[in-house]
Amino acid sequence: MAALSSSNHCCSSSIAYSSSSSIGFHQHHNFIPFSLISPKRLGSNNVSLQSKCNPSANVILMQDGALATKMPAIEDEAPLKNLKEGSSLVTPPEEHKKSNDNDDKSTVSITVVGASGDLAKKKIFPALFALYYEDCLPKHFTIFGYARSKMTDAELRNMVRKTLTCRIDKRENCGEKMEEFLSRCFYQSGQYDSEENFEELDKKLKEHEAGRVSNRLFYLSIPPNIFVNAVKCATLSATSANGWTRVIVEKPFGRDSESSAALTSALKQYLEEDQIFRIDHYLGKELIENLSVLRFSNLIFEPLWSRQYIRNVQLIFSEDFGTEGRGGYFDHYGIIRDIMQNHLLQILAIFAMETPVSLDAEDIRNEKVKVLRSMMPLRADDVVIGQYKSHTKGGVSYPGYTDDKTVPNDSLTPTFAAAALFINNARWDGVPFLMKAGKALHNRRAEIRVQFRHVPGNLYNRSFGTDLDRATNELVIRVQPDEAIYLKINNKVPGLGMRLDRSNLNLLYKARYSKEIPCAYERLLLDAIEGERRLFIRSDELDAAWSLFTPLLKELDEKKIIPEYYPYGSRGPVGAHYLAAKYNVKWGDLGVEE
Ligand SMILES: NC(=O)C1=CN([C@@H]2O[C@H](COP(=O)(O)OP(=O)(O)OC[C@H]3O[C@@H](n4cnc5c(N)ncnc54)[C@H](OP(=O)(O)O)[C@@H]3O)[C@@H](O)[C@H]2O)C=CC1
Ligand SMILES: O=C1O[C@H](COP(=O)(O)O)[C@@H](O)[C@H](O)[C@H]1O
Repeated sequence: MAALSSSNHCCSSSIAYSSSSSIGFHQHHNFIPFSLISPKRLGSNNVSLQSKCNPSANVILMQDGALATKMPAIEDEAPLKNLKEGSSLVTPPEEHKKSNDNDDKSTVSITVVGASGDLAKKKIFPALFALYYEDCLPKHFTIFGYARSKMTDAELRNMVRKTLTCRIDKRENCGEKMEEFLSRCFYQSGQYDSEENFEELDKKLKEHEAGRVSNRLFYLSIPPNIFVNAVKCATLSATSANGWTRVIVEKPFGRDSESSAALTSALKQYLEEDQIFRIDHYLGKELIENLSVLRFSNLIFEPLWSRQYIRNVQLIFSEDFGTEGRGGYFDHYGIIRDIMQNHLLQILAIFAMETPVSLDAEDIRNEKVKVLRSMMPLRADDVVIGQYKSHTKGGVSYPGYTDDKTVPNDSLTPTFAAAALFINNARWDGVPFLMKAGKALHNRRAEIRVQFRHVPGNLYNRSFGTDLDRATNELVIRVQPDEAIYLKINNKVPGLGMRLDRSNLNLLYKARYSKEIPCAYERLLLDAIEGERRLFIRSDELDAAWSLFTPLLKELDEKKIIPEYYPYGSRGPVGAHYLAAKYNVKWGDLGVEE
């Protein structure tokens, strides 16, 4: 039976959205196209899916929530020319026919390697179901679970069924959709280093492909030490004979520059770079996708996006739970590798990059690499590390990090870190980019805070008192929870006097948009199926990212630096404030909850 949930978070939960939701192909709405997608985006290798499924394939501009229609790719220029203002832009019938023909001739098989594991259950199967539910998967698709555990197809389906939820507004056919989806899920048990076992998988895949063009996506949802074996066997024994073969690789991509380079070169023995989809699920989050839109499609932001107006940028990640259940993995990596070197650094790169030549994956990734290569490696002086310790509050006792049975008692692994990074280029010279990431803190949050400079010669200085910091503007992009973008401004308090206060211009997503926000994994899986690489990490990006962190990580390990201990559920070590103060910065997340 369908599980129902009222959260607007994705994959394993869902939200009610009103039947008047405006997303779709409503022919009566106006449209304003504002960008053309590179023709490469819809290369012949790609599976043609309905445009509603992949926003990156169809840049559209909605105004007042009422506009939504397909932005044609360059291939579709002819229909674009014929459009009059106010008319609707829909795929012409012959285009539909073309894609239907393609749909009939090809098939996509998605193999979740490590299907019995935590990530597969928590994120991958629910995301695949959500895509199916939204009619975003190709007509002919098959999902295979692959792992060592012994399971029948029926057992896999039972396991997956428990993880699926339904959209509340469509629940009347949810159970049906779920069963349809499950009927296309199969299981193959096998070792990760057995070519024979992958050959058995290959045989079964072929049966399902039934002579159609075979496109195969392997999602490596397994521990990193077996990535290469699995890739070797999958490519040698179960690669597609006449279509594409792609592999999604989960992080961690190594522990430092050397191990990451070794992983890349091992993978490249079996795969071309463009077959490797290195996933960083933060890049699939809605607000991170929106970051470039905010910057590059609004005149008011991009001119301010530099050292001239921005005083500092803060990238903040916090979780209100510890390493529960993942201590074994975590202790080998720590928070810097788990969150900063990938999720936060990726956000930084998108935030700080120059305008790309186009929205094409390579153009965007080129700009990201340039930013990363313009940065100075992190210095130990610019980092504070912490580890949570047990704490009792309201009679409830919360465990310390080393209380986890899978963590050594004397572990020095940081569960918290704060760092100051700098970009050595004309745009960002001298601007501190502060990062803060921690587990077992007082809340769960991910946000970007942009603190602007003071207004020079401000006429209203008197109203602010001596603390000018209180009067500076701050733009907050709250990635989660309660996705929002808000700008703190100074405003006159209504009345006869002249009193100013700080107010928010607030775009709270749940108030503005009724449509459920898709899970990052949905977007990324769909992109991988479509061959869209924009949100995946290229190997040179990865090298550049590791170069920034490797010297510091080595120093922390070699010198056995002791972390500052902080109580479970607190705001983290005080050292983070000293670090910020060194650059004349105050963390923006210290005030009242916004
Ligand atoms: N879980 C999460 O929230 C996140 C996970 N990741 C990454 O995703 C990948 C999968 O994570 P997760 O699902 O948590 O991993 P799991 O530890 O749950 O492992 C997945 C599956 O791999 C098999 N497996 C586990 N350990 C070994 C081993 N030592 N040797 C061979 N096979 C093993 C098991 O299947 P079987 O025994 O049936 O073969 C297991 O069900 C990892 O790379 C992880 O770093 C990334 C972000 C978040
Ligand atoms: O990659 C990881 O991310 C999760 C946090 O992801 P979110 O989407 O729930 O914010 C984190 O808990 C985990 O340690 C890390 O490996």
